[in-house]
Amino acid sequence: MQLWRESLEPCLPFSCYLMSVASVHSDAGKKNKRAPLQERKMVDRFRLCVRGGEGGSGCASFRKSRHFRHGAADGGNGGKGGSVILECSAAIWDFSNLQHHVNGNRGGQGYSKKRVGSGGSDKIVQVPVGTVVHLAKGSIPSVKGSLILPDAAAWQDEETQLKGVEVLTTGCNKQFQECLGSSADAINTENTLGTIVDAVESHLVYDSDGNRPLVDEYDDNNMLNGEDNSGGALKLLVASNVAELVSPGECLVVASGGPGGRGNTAIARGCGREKALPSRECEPGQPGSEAVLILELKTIADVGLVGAPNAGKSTLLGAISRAKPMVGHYAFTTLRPNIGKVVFEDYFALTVADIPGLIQGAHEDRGLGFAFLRHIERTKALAYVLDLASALGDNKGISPWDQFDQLQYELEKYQIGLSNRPSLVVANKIDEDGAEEVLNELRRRLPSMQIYPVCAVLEEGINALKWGLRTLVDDPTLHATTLSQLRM
Ligand SMILES: Nc1nc2c(ncn2[C@@H]2O[C@H](COP(=O)(O)OP(=O)(O)OP(=O)(O)O)[C@@H](O)[C@H]2O)c(=O)[nH]1
Repeated sequence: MQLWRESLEPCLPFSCYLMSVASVHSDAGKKNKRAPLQERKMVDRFRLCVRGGEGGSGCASFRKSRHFRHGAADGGNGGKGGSVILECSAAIWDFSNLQHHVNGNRGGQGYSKKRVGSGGSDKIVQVPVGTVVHLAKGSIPSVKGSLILPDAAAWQDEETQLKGVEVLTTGCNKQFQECLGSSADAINTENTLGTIVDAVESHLVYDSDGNRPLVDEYDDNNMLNGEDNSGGALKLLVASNVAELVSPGECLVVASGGPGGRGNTAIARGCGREKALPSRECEPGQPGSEAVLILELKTIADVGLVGAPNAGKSTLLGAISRAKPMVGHYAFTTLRPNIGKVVFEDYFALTVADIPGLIQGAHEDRGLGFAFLRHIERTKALAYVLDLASALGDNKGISPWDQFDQLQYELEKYQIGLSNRPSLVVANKIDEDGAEEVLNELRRRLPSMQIYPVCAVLEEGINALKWGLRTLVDDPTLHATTLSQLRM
């Protein structure tokens, strides 16, 4: 290899030489290779520190002419610093490609002949659809693009800041709006670090269900689980759900650039004595705003698969879509949510989310699944995956109807009303001996539920299930159930 390279190097163009060197290096250092997509961990929580670019300094310059023998001020203002903008993109899957610190670019300085400095370029951070923004530190961000504020540059004037507060409050629930409304003065006059946290802290705010405080205590250690290792073991006070990015193209200005400093022309004009007394002073640019955000991904799938560990959810996802989640004969093979797309012949498509299995007491932090329920919070429908074989023969599991009860209980504990979402039951492992009888019993006990017997491994009953899911998503009212309806 060495000989070949040496003999080729002199006659290869430089770019080819670089490519050959790169390939040699990549072969040697296999550790640096990126893991294939299905093996990579999904990063669904991320701490992001953002800072707007500093404004450029103003310029002090004088133009001498026949009429202004002492020179007239002609220094231009500095340019505005660049902002940091979150952009919602359908091409991004999670936060694994983000950097923890993002700063807007500095504005250019002003020039003579009253020329204004160039504006610093904005930094666009692309985030996945379904990103929820929590504010750990900093001022409330403004909204841009497809939402209400037309122009990010308008951030600077006070009036727009006020609008920004109104816009954002519409995205929050009622109590949070009231809280912000009453604290709006504080937010606008003192647009500094910690303002929003102080504002929210002074009101004990709870969400519309009354059971989850909107100001959460985030333990940084929780965020260090493999994805975020930039901080210490601090307890952060977080203003929850400050904004949500739910459709591609939506933008949110999270840190605005500082205004540029005034040049001596503007300062002299300010005095109203430009000709008489040209100013020799100019101003430095202002720093941009800063914020520490916690980004949380709440996946927006059409259908959520819920089930006990080992019920066969991942196998099922692989059978109905082209997703390739990890499957194992042990509980908790699934450690992170998987998303699959079910495509029909007429190109109708629906997305299905598979989350780690839920066990009894999940709401008391047992198992893994409870932490991931936020990924099915926004699904239109649920599919309960029940294991028909879990209590058969020597298996020491629980019966499918008890699995169903447990799942509903845990869902209700997570969010009141979640278990009433349009749903169907997938009775998996119908291939096992004795599963038919269990299925009949299940049908008897859950008469109002649509039950689809399938064998996920052999892909039997999959087509009927796919159409069942489609009907559910197309017209959810068909199969909406309540807990009272379910019980015999
Ligand atoms: N006999 C039979 N076994 C199945 C079927 N579907 C899945 N399994 C097996 O059940 C075991 C668990 O399957 P998974 O798809 O990993 O189950 P899961 O619900 O995703 O499990 P967690 O990751 O723990 O949540 C694997 O050994 C599968 O081969 C089925 O239809 N019939």
